[in-house]
Amino acid sequence: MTPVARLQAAYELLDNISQGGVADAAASRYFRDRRYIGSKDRTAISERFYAMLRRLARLEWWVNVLLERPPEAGGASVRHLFVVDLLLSDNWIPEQFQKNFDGEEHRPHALSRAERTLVDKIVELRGDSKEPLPLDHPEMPLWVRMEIPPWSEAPLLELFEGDEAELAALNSPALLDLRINQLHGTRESILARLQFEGLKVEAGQWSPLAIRVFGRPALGTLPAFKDGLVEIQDEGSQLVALLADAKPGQWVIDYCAGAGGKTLALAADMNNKGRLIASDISEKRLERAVTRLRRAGVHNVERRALGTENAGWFKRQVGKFDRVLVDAPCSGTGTWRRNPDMKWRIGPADVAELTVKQREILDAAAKLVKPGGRLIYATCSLLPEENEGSVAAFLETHPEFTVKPVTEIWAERVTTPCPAPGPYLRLTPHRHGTDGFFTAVLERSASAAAQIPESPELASEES
Ligand SMILES: C[S@@+](CC[C@H](N)C(=O)[O-])C[C@H]1O[C@@H](n2cnc3c(N)ncnc32)[C@H](O)[C@@H]1O
Repeated sequence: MTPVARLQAAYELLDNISQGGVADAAASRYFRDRRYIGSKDRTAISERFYAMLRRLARLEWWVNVLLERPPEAGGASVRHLFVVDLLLSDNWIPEQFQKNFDGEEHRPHALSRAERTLVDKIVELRGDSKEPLPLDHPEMPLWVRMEIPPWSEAPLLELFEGDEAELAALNSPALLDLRINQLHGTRESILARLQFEGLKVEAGQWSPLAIRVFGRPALGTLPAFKDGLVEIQDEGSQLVALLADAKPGQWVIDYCAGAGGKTLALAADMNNKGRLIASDISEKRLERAVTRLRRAGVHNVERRALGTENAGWFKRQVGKFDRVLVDAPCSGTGTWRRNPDMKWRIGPADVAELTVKQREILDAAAKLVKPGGRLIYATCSLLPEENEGSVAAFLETHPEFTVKPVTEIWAERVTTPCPAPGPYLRLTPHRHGTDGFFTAVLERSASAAAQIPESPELASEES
């Protein structure tokens, strides 16, 4: 492909998701429908597409200012963003637009009058300088500069005590982390194997199971990956699973298991011994865990979708589990760096709805915990209302549970220096280099008899 055809493809992808589509899904569909696009072109197009997603608010601000609209009005056309991106990020000059924007196959169509205005105004602002104009402008409000939704600026700034570096980290690309599968070796042996297979890797900083990978290797084709020695899992997610402190022989349920990211880690911690249930409201998501479990050599996992089919089964499990992990549906604030499109699809009303759901799920899942057992609540959100807020609401109505400080479990289970003062764990991309995660461990009193609920399963729609 020519460079301009790649740029046009990235623009088309951005246009595809402008009505609310999801970036990852749109990119997969785009390339599936165009199998003629080779791997180098695919990489270049994806990189450009995701880079544009990371500067969307700033590009929109520029378009509005240049077209003399209110700068924070939103609503800029994707083509306008594309044109301004070429001017600011690639320092394009008018001749390049004339040469490349001609509407021929795989090339952008000619500039409209408004687009020519954008070009002229940027050229005027550049003056005699050959340098590109900086994308950031001192008059941009903080949320625009930081590429976060306006509603999230106040709660995040308060949480991070005004530290803008924390906000900036929410828009920086994430590195690739692997979790070693203890069923197949130690971190040292697996690190050596990965190096032998040509990867640039190093041990992770916090999780004793983590390996950080540099570059963008095709993991799917790597023998170590195919043999189940490693699983792709952010270091923060690994730490959540470790804090669940699942042990061989225990009864453990991963209540919101999804495609089994944490189930796999729990199974390895249990050394395939004991009973491990993966449940979720979505049967489809649970299905996606099957191949991963098989590849990892895990065989103590039972999948149970929440719903009428398993309602009787869940009723019979009340008060039986040593560990109940609730990795709750949430705003995903902590993973915005991975999904730069996600933040623009979520608003305060969604967050409020999610907190209600989190509290309902906690209520239902708590019934499964046996006396002396633990309920582990985790989210990949940074927002206090989804974290401390949901835990406080739960504790108010469940006096039989007390908080077990994560520092205690960490000292025994994780062993690296604990980055949190406790009682909860909050990880952030800036401070810890992980996705943002929150974990609280709640222990049921050993003497409290388990309540018998009318119906322990939840049938609310999935998020
Ligand atoms: C954060 S994701 C889980 C990710 C997964 N634990 C992992 O590590 O890969 C949250 C999950 O909660 C599930 N969920 C949504 N509503 C639920 C409910 N009422 N009960 C149980 N699970 C629910 C969603 O289907 C989703 O898979």
